[in-house]
Amino acid sequence: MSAETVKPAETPSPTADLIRFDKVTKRFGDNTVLDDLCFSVKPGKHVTLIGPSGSGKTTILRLLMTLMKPEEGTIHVNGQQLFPSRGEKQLREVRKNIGMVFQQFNLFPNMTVLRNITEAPVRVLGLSRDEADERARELLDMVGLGERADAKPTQLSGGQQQRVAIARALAMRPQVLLLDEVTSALDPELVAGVLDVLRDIARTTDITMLCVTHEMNFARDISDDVLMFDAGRVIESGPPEKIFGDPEHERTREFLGAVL
Ligand SMILES: Nc1ncnc2c1ncn2[C@@H]1O[C@H](COP(=O)(O)OP(=O)(O)OP(=O)(O)O)[C@@H](O)[C@H]1O
Repeated sequence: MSAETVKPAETPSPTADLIRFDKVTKRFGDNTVLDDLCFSVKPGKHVTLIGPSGSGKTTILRLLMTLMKPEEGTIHVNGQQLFPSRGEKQLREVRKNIGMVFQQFNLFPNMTVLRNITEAPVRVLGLSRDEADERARELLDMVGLGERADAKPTQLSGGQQQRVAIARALAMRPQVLLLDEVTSALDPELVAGVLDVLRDIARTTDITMLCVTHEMNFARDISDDVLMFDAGRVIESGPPEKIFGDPEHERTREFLGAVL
């Protein structure tokens, strides 16, 4: 098999890992940001990464988006090897399964809301314009913006723009949704609307979520598992009631004491 051959995506069984990090190390110069990191996420689960600033949480999401690569270790998504890379073609196939919403919404300012959402499904997935429009309108209803399909992003509030960005990520029908501090750039009064939309998505879809957030109540509400990071390692993990209610590790208690 050539390095460029794409292995068929395996439909994950409920017991298989959808995301798997094995002994992953990521360094920037002599700064070791992820240190022999191992963790996995099962299909359909909602997992939240918490921990102090600089502990490597965003780096994990950026690795999954193939925006950077690790120095050591292996990363698998849906049974396909992402790193060490098996070639551009396989990376592209794996990336199609992954949607990400960033702190900044990054919408195209000259396109309508509808067009922002349909652009990638038409270009990357080859959907017809009608199919893509229909899917986009369903998603706009889901994020509470059914009436704003023809607006331009600048006519919307930051919270509304972020909800469009969520709809845009979902329009690719990814198996995994990565959320990187999606409310951090919003005015405080707009945060709740975005988090409510994400709570709905967590409750009503079977999408797998990997979420970096400083919103601890939100993490408590949506998470099946919470992973506490410190210095590039998971120092403690478990269901939210355990991590927030009865943490074992001193560093976790200190961190939660500072943010709650
Ligand atoms: N492209 C880069 N070049 C050099 N250093 C980087 C780069 N990206 C991240 N880092 C460093 O890696 C470390 C981990 O950053 P990361 O953004 O993953 O942390 P984080 O846990 O998400 O923090 P925060 O909660 O503040 O967002 C930091 O020390 C950061 O300065």
